[in-house]
Amino acid sequence: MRLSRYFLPILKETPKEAEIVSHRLMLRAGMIRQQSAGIYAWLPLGHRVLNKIQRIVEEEQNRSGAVQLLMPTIQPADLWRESGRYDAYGKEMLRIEDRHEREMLFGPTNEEMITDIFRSYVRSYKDLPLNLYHIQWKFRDEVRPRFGVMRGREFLMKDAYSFDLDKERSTEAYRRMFVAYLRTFARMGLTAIPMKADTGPIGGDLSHEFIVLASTGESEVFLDKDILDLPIPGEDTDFDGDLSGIIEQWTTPYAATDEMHDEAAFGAVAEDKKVSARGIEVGHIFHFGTKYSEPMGAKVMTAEGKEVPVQMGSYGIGVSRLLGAIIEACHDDDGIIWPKEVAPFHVGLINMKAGSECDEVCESVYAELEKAGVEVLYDDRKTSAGQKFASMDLIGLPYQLVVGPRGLKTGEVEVKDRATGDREMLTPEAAVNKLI
Ligand SMILES: Nc1ncnc2c1ncn2[C@@H]1O[C@H](COS(=O)(=O)NC(=O)[C@@H](N)CS)[C@@H](O)[C@H]1O
Repeated sequence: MRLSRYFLPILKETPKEAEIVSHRLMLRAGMIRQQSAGIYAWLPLGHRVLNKIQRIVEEEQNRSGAVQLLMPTIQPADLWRESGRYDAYGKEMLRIEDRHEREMLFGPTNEEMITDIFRSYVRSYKDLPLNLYHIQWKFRDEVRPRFGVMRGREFLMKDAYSFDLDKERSTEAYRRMFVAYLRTFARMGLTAIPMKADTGPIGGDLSHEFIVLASTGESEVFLDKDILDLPIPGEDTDFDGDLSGIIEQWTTPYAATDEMHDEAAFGAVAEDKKVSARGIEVGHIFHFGTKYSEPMGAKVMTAEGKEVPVQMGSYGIGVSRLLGAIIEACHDDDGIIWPKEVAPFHVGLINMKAGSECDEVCESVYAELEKAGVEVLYDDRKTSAGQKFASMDLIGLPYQLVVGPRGLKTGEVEVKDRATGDREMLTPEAAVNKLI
């Protein structure tokens, strides 16, 4: 992509309303623009990252056996009356009336709607287990939206819903999602710790939050340091097999949010292993049995000919929140440092002197890299080299390939690794080969 033909409204100064670094950097790097409180336009650079995060989430949901669909954002109030949540949900729910004065709402979550879809088609235990998920915009009228996309009013969520015949099988569905979450966040370059959590308005009796440690996190957490060194389940994990060992491994070391913290149990952790920190909740999974299937009549016929309400769970990931969480975990004083898997582009190509002999080398390197499928953002603007370096460091692409008159005197260009700061002088060919 040539920067001269892109749309990247980088801000020079730090917006005063931004209180945390991820909010500041997303605004300055031209990734989002607030359209109203807690509601953002996703500008091209931010949208590219959002799509990459979404793809990783989809890949790991699919690997675990979940099936993707897409439900609407606008829901009929009647569905929420069936579950009894319409009034209970409170002021966070954006209630709408259509032209026929029908009561609607902008969905804050989809337990009722997915249960309605399920009950319309599934009648037999033979159709189970089933896990249906979508990635869809939600609206929650937060009384105090803040920290940019971290606590928005309109936000993108992956929400999955599992349907099983009995508690034991529903627990297996819960374990599949637990393992899928471990893989998902690790692939984004994050360390997200599963912690026993409160069930809140979603309900149920079993819940874990996945927390990314960050000093600006809203959650206060307590954990045994050993949990930070556990291995992430591999690509070859058998999701149809027994995952209880992995769950056991990840739920043995102490880890709890402040709502669930047990000072006595934490006392048993060796002093040098105790960590109390702040964290960002990037995912939250729940088992809530028949809380929705009972009142909404989502039942299946068992092998013995008995009708039973299905056992359910729901599993959320804050897809748009993850951009903020990743930046909180991956930045320095010069800007963002994107993990390779979610970076908007792989290489930032900097032409230090547009209109000089640098142009020709840039064009050939750009063509080579693009042909090899490397995503390049080529800063071909007629601005100063200093501005180009500052912008490239701010937007945080993993590599910079710098073409300058001095380097070209010895037939060399410079490759910089944004994360380590390492610089290397190479011939253009060697630089291209290094970056493919
Ligand atoms: N206001 C918000 N802004 C951005 N992300 C949010 C917001 N509220 C929740 N999230 C993200 O969405 C995830 C799931 O939200 S939740 O309320 O915990 N769970 C549910 O809604 C369940 N229906 C899971 S399917 C959270 O872990 C968090 O990462």
